[in-house]
Amino acid sequence: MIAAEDINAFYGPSHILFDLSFSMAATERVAVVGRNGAGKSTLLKSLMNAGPRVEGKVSWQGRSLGRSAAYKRARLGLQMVPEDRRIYHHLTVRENVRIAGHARPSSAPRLDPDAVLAQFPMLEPLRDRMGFQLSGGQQQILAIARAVAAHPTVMLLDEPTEGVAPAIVEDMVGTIRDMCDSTGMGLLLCEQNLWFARKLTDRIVVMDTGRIAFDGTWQEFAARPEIKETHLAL
Ligand SMILES: Nc1ncnc2c1ncn2[C@@H]1O[C@H](COP(=O)(O)OP(=O)(O)OP(=O)(O)O)[C@@H](O)[C@H]1O
Repeated sequence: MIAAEDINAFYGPSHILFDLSFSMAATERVAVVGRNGAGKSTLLKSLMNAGPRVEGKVSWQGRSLGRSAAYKRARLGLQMVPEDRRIYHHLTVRENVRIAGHARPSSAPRLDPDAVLAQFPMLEPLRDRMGFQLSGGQQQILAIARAVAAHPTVMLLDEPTEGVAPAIVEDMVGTIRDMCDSTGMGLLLCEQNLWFARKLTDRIVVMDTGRIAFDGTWQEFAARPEIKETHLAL
């Protein structure tokens, strides 16, 4: 289980998350939705200690993470794929995946990069292509494949559909779902695309101005149309 208890997050003097509590089981699939600037990415980054200053307790598998650095959290099984898709542009697809394996927990076996790539039909034929030669959607999938190579227990995925063509977004649903099914990993997905989020998760957390406005199943969300009207309508 990953849990944040009453956390407050700040960028310099800007207070972004307010007394926020959130938890999910390591096998759950949860979507975090909300308008631009609601604090979705800041929640993910706060769980990873990857940017904002965080006050309050974040714990993983029942143990406080204290102020541990993001790379140490990755070695414990938490892998974030940030919005800006960090890949190595001057390495091939295969090399990108191979290098990412170094971030895996010490107890996890090294995964063969080709076996990782076999889970991503869109990338497999591109394994010898350089990062900079990929489209935005292909780069996004490569960023996800790199996270898989690090053997996560939970993947924190930040807006994977942003700037990606609709046909590729549809392909991504199957790819990410198969990946979660085959590895058993949990998924915490920040997303503006409700259709995509609904396809991949069982639970929805709605954020508004740094707070959680709703947390429940998609059925519960559908039964409360005012939540969407108040917190998600533009
Ligand atoms: N590095 C930063 N320094 C200062 N303020 C920041 C920084 N990153 C984000 N913010 C601010 O924090 C608030 C929450 O941003 P965040 O990126 O968490 O929102 P979001 O819900 O993920 O939005 P989006 O869907 O647009 O990515 C916004 O007001 C944003 O301007």
